[in-house]
Formats: sequence, structure tokens, C-alpha cells
Amino acid sequence: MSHARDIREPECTDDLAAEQRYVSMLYEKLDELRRHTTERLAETLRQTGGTPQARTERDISTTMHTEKLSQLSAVENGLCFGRLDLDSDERFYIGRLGLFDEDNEYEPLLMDWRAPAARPFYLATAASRDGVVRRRHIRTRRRTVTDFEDEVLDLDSAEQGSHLGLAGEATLLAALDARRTGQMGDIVATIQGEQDRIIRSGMNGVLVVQGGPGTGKTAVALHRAAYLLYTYRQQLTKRGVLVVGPNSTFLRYIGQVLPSLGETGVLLSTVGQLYPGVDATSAESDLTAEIKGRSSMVDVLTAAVRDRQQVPKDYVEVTFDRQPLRIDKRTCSHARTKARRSRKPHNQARKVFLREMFSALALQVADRLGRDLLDQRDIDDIETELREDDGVHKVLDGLWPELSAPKLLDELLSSSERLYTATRKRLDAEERAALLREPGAEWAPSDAPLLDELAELLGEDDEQARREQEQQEREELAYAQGVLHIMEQDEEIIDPERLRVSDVLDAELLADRHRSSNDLTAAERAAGDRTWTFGHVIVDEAQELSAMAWRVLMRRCPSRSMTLVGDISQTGAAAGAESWNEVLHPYVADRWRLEQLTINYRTPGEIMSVASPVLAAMDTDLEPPTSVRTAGVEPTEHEVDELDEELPPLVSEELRTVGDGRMAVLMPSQDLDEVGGAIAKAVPEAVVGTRPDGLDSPVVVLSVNQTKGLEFDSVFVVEPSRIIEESEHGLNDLYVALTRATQRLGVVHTGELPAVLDELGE
Ligand SMILES: Nc1ncnc2c1ncn2[C@@H]1O[C@H](COP(=O)(O)OP(=O)(O)OP(=O)(O)O)[C@@H](O)[C@H]1O
Repeated sequence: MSHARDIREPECTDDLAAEQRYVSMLYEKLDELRRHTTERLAETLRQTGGTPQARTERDISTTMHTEKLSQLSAVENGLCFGRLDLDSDERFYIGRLGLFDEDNEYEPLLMDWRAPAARPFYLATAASRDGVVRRRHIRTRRRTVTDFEDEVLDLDSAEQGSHLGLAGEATLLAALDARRTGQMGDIVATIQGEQDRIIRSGMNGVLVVQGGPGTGKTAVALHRAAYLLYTYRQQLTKRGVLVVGPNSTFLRYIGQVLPSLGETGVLLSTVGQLYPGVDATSAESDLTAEIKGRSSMVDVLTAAVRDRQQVPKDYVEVTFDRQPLRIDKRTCSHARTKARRSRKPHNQARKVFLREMFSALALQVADRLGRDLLDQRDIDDIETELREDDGVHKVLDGLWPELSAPKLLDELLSSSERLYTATRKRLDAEERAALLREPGAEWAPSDAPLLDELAELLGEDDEQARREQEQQEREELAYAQGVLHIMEQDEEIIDPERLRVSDVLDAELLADRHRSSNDLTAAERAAGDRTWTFGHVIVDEAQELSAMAWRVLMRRCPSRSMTLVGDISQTGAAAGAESWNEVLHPYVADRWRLEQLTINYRTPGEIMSVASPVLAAMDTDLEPPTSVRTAGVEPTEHEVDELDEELPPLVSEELRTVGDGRMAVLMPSQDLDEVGGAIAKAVPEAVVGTRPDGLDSPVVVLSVNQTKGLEFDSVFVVEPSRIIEESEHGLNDLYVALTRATQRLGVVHTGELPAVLDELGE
């Protein structure tokens, strides 16, 4: 039972008509705003520039109008979804953005859901009304009002209240019962009280949101991003917001939520994409990922870098100025010590090493020529010649090479000698063997944090970056000159009398325009810049991150303004977290706040009865979340002899029941190729693994760790015993798999069911 009381009486058709009139007026307003913004944008684009300042202003206006337009088109569906009637007889409509009546002193016509005054829509209860008499949930399809649900907040209705204290229960349940589409939708019309408190929590410091499966952690995290961007727009537009998710399938799944809320200034990334230019997705064993995730890898990488700062055993001889020149151990050791003592990163300390070496070698040459006969200028000349000598350079490059993170890591992981030198104090032989791989092998997700760490240890070579920037500017100018040339030729052919392009536009101006048309949002610029620091960082499935991944994220967020959402009982990664304190203590000690979500919106009661004993079997004191609803369907159990033969027909049959919904078959990763292959052969709609089209297909076959954060109308969990045995966090994995379904669950197995699923057998 809800505390919602439907007060629609016979006059409700009038009410519906009245709401339709109001909502239609809002859409007219929206159309008008779109027209106006389109005109302004066209006007701005027509301006040719003039002074640099005018050009900058034009570019800013262009970006502003373009963003405004995409925001206005994003709010088309469900523009208005609520109404608040207050004690004061005032009435507010709540929606996806704010609309005002310019002709009437900017009276609010529609209040943005994030505005402080809209808050009672999510929080007011009969016991704590906050001036609200009635809350109305308005449901629309396209621009038509189809229905509404009223809650009258008085003590009478409080007595009938739902024990879970849900707001807009009928609207909420309708949203939860809807078929899944393969894309996560926003929940802006039905955010619940405990979620709202998290969404609107202040931006400073680290906020951890712990919640069991289906409690809306992902939804809350994304709505929080939208709320923070609205409330702290100035700060956050400049630095951007980073949202980190467990894999690219998940990012595709959540990709539409923020745009549907009109927010585009957010960078979505996996850990494997945090090092610019790399999309690390290659598979690796749990052991390898776990070792690479350890914080002691910092020492390993430091040792690997030092190993590349060599001195000769005795000496190396090169010919300089037709005479032999000895580059000896003592000189090199001295230069290396000086360079290391500079405490600069490797590539910058290299300059110190070279300076020391060239000056020592110049003196050596001067001695040979007779130093008494030379003055300082002569010695400087010798040094210049040494610097320009390829032979000398080659030797010094070998002793202290300039390194890039990808090159060093690749050379380290593909050489057993280098690995031994860097890890002998930290790893045993078996662990070392787990790290060894082929040269040039694809990067795995756990490599990205190592690349980032190495980039820190190596340092950027600014000179190189500057040279590249200058080169790029020269190329842009040459390109612009080329464009002008072609345009002029065309014009000459068409009309020699006409005003020529070059009369109004020179190449530099054109190049400049080309550059500024590359005007990127903070999120886009951040994606290509390893040293970018974000205004706020949100991590979903945060329990999966390794110690090394946390180091990268903390570097990206020196202000420590972060929201971390996750569930310790769902930790699957071998390098993942056992407790939030263990993760955060090294960075913020105990200065972090914890919020908990307790209501499960996804998994129906019948399925949670099967999943809860799995949680109870783990070494945790976490409670399972309370399901908000039942589905009216009991989970099923299917014992089979041959998976390859018997599973595909079961899947086909289930697909017929699911209709136009989505289904997933989840299994141990070791079975994915064979059993997945058999399903794909027999069920043409099936997609196996994390192909981009997987979420759009009626049925997808995934391993458990590929299913993190996702949900489906119906789920088959295959071989639960093997899921438990397959990894160190096997029970957690089974718990994740069992809690992915919104309606129906089937468990398919060959041998005995594990004891934790006794409930199912009964
Ligand atoms: N207030 C709400 N109104 C409507 N739907 C909601 C609400 N809260 C959560 N949901 C829905 O419940 C489902 C589960 O939410 P979500 O995926 O955010 O949970 P989660 O805690 O991240 O789950 P997990 O940890 O198991 O991945 C989603 O379909 C989401 O849209």
C-alpha cells in the first residue's frame, strides 16, 4: 500500500483536459524558445569576425547557442511530469528544465527539477509536508497527457502509508514494470526520498554511496552529475565532470541518461580508457590483473625506470673529431647521480644527465688539445660540436634514453630479464611469469593505470610538446593558405570582377577560425589530456577498482570532490575492494561520508528470496535491499544433461515469453565460447559477448563479469556452481548474476545445485 491516495473523481476528465491545456502551452513555449535559439545561432554563424575579440565572442556565442539547442531538444519527452499544490494556494509545475513567462515578470511556468523549490516534489511526506497539500505525478506520451496520480499529503493518508515511504507509487511501479530497451532511462519523474538526499548532497569531499543490487546507485550517480552541473555550473563547466564505469558495454547502456537530462559536459570513461590514446580491453587472467592492480606496482615501475638509467661496465669508445673518445663509467656515474638528485621525472632529469655529460666530455677533449691554450669560448664550441655529434648522442641515448610510457611498459612486460630486475624484491617467480607477455601485445584494462603512473615517473617532455604545437600551427596555416588558393582559383573562373576571398580573409585569420571552430567542451578536451583535473569525479561500480586505478583517479581530482557508488558485496575483480575504508584511507583518512540505499527497485521479491542466501553466505554484514515489488512469477530451475543441446531450446522458449523485452544468458567465462556458440547457432537473435549491438538484441549471452551494472527483463543463470568456483569472489559473482532480472529468473545447471540455492530447489 502506498500513502498515495488517488483523488481522481468523476471530474478527472476535466482535470486531464486542464492539464493537457497547460502542458500544450509549455510545449508551445518550448517550440518558441527553439525557434528563437535557432535564429540567434544562424545570426551568429553569419558574422565574419573582425577583431580577435569579436571572433572570440562569436565563438563563445556559437557554442552557447548550440548547447542551448541540444538541451531544448533533449527535454522533448516528459517535459513536464509533476505539479505541487501548496498551502499558500500556489501551484508549481515541475519538469526537465525551467520555463518562464517573459511577458509576466518572468513568472515560472515550469520549474527545473533541480531547483531548490522543486525539492518537496521528491521529499514531502504526509508527516513532513513542507507546505505541500497535493503532489501530482503527470504522465505523458509524446505531447499528450495520458494520466495522472495524486497524493494528498494529510495525516489521514499517512496512516495508510507504505512501509517503504514511496512517493508516487503507481507512477514508480509503472516505470519499474516497463519492458527494458537495452538503454538505461532517466528516473527524474520518480526519484525517491533517500535517492534525492544523495543527488543533492553538497559537492565537496568524498561521498560514498553503498547500496545493494538494483537500489538505483547508477541512476543516482548520473542524476547527481546533472544536479551538480546545474547547481555549480560555473565551476564545473570549466573543469568538467568525469564518470567512470566498469566497461564500454556499461557506458553504452548508460550513455543516453545525461543527454536526456540536457547535460553534455560529462566525460564517460572506463579505467582502460583513462590513458589518452589507449582503449585497453584485452582479456587477462585474474592473477595478472590482481598483481598489476597492487599499490606495490609503483615501486616496480620506479625500479623499471631506474633500470633504464645505465652506466657502462668500464667505458664506451666513440670517434669524435677523428680521435677516439672514451665515455667512462666514472663520468657517467657522476652525471647519473646528479640527474637523479634533481628529483625530476626521468625525461626531464635526462637534460641534467646530458648537460653533465657534455660538459665533462668537452673538458676531456679540451685536455687532449691542451686546455691551457683554450679559453671558455673554445670549450663551449667543443661542447656544441659534441652535442651535434651523432655518435656521441647515440651512446648517451643508450645510457639515459628518452622514454614514453607505452614503450617502457611494453619492453618491461615482454622481457623476463627486465621484469626480474624490476620485480625481484616484490614478486615471486610465479607472479613474474603471470606478468610476462608477447612484445606489442594489446593492452588490458589493468595496464592503463600503469601507463599513467609511468607517464608521471617519466614526465612530459615540454620541448617535444612545444615543437609539436608549433608544427601543428604551421600545418594549419599551410592548410588555410591552400584553401584560400583553391577558393581564389574558383572565383577567378566564376567571376573575375567579384570581391575576392583574400580581400576579406587572410590565411592567418582562416587558420585561426579553423582552430576556434575546434572549440571543444571541457569534457572533450579532458579526454585527450592526461594531466587534466576534473571539477568532480563520479565512479560507478567503484568496488571493482584496483589500488593503482585509484591512484590515477585521485590524480585527476586533486580537490577530492568525488562521488563513489558501489556495493562491496558485488566485488568481482580480484584487485577490487574489500572495504571502503581500505580504498579511501590513503587519500583522505577518515574524511569521507557514507550514504546507504536500501530499496531494490529492480529485482522483484521472488528473485531476491533466491539471491539473499547467497549474500548471507558471504563474509559480510551487509543486508540485502528490500524489493519494492513482486513480479508474480517464481524463479525456475532447469536441470539438464547437455548444456550445448538443451540450453538453446530453453532460451528460444523463454524468448517467446519475453516478447519484445530483453533477455540475458549469464554463465562462467570458461563456458562462453562453447555454450555461447551453441546458443548463437540455434537462436539467430542471440549475440555472444560484449559486441556493441549486444544490448539492442533480444538476447545476449555474457559472462558474469561482463554484466556488471546491466539489467534485463529475463535472465538465465547457467552453471551456478561453476560461477562460484571460477573466481576468488565467486559468491559475489553469483549474487550479481541472480540480481540482473527485472521480471523473470531461470537457473540452468548440469550437476548439483550449490547449497546457497537450496531455496530454488524447494
Ligand atoms: N526512483 C526510481 N524511479 C524509477 N526507476 C528507478 C528508480 N530508482 C531506480 N530505478 C530503476 O531501477 C533499476 C536499477 O537501478 P540502477 O541500475 O541504478 O541500480 P544499481 O544500484 O546501480 O544496481 P547494481 O548495483 O545491481 O548494478 C534501473 O532500471 C533504474 O532505472
